[in-house]
Amino acid sequence: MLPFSRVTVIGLGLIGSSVARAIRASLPTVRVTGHDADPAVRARSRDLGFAHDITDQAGTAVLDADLVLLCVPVGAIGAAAADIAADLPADAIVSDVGGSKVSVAAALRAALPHAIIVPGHPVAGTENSGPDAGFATLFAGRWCILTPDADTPPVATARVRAFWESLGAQVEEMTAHHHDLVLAVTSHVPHLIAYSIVGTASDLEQVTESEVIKYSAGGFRDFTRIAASDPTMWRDVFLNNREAVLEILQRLTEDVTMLQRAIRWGDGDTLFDLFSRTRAIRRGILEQGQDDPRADFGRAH
Ligand SMILES: NC(=O)c1ccc[n+]([C@@H]2O[C@H](COP(=O)([O-])OP(=O)(O)OC[C@H]3O[C@@H](n4cnc5c(N)ncnc54)[C@H](O)[C@@H]3O)[C@@H](O)[C@H]2O)c1
Ligand SMILES: O=C(O)C(=O)C[C@]1(C(=O)O)C=C[C@@H](O)C=C1
Repeated sequence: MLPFSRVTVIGLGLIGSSVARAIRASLPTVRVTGHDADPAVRARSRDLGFAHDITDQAGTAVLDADLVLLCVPVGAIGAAAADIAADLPADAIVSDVGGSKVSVAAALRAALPHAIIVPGHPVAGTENSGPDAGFATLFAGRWCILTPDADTPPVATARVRAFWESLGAQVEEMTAHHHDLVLAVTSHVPHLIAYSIVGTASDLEQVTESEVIKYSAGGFRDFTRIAASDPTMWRDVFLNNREAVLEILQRLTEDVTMLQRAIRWGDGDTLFDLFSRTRAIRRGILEQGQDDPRADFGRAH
C-alpha cells in the first residue's frame, strides 16, 4: 500500500523538484502538487512539468494533501509553515528536508502547534540549486535521516520512512541534537573549509586569479565545487546549527594546530600516521559502495 496518495512540495529548487521527479518516477499514481514563493520558479516548474499542479498560493497547495514536504532553506521553514497553517488538513503529515534539525523542529512546532510533524533530512545533494538542477535519482541509495520527537506518532514516522524508501533511500532515525552534531562533522564544517580555502586562495596577493583557475585541476578543484554551493542555503545552515558547528570547529582548530606543530618540527611520523588513517577511511567508504553518485549527474534527469 502507498504511504501517501497526495503529496505537496513547498519549495521547488534542487531538493523539492528532485522529490517531485522521484515521486513521478517511482510512485506514478501519487498526485504531486507544488508551490514556491518565487513566481519565476513557479513558471519554470510549470514548464518542466514535474508536478501535476503548481499553485500560486501556499495554502491552496495543501488543501487536500496527506503529506506536505517543506523544501525551503532552513531559515525560511518557519515562514513556509506559517503560510500553510490555516489550510492544512488535520490528518496531514508535515515533514521537511532541512540540513539542520534542532531549530527547524522548533520552528515547525511554533508555526504548526497541532500538526503531525516528522522532521527529516535526505543526505543527498549537489552544489547546484533551482528547479532545473533536480533529478529523479538523487535519493537512490542515499540516507535519509528522520528526527521524530516525543510528540511524533510512531505511525506517522513509519509512513514517512516508507515514503523515502519508496524513492530508493535508506532511512535512519535519531534525535535532532545528534543529527546536528553528526552533520556538523560530515557536511557543515567541510563546506565551511571549502568556502574558506577558496576565499583565501582568491585573496592571496602573490597568486593571481588566472593562476588559481589554471592550476585548479587538482585537490583545489574539488573544493571549488563544494564552495559553489547555494549561499542562502548554507548561510541558513550555519546560523541554525551554530552550537554544533562551533564545537566541531574548536576540535578542528586544535587538530590543525597539532599538524602545524608537526610540520614546524619536522615530525614526519605524526603526519604519516594521520594520512594513513584518513586514507583507510576513504578506502572503507569505497568498499561500502558509498562512493559519490555524482558520476551519474546529467544522465539521470
Ligand atoms: N542542496 C543540497 O545539497 C541539500 C541536500 C539536502 C537537504 N537540503 C536542504 O533542502 C532545502 C532546500 O535546499 P535546495 O538545495 O533545494 O535549495 P534551492 O535554493 O534549490 O530551493 C529552495 C527553494 O525554496 C523557495 N523558497 C524560499 N522560501 C520559501 C517560502 N517561504 N515559501 C516557499 N518557497 C520558498 C525558493 O524560492 C527556492 O526555489 C534546504 O533546507 C537545505 O538545507 C539541501
Ligand atoms: O554533495 C554535495 O554537493 C553536498 O553538499 C550534499 C550534502 C552533503 O554535505 O553531503 C549537502 C548538504 C546536505 O544537507 C546534504 C548533502
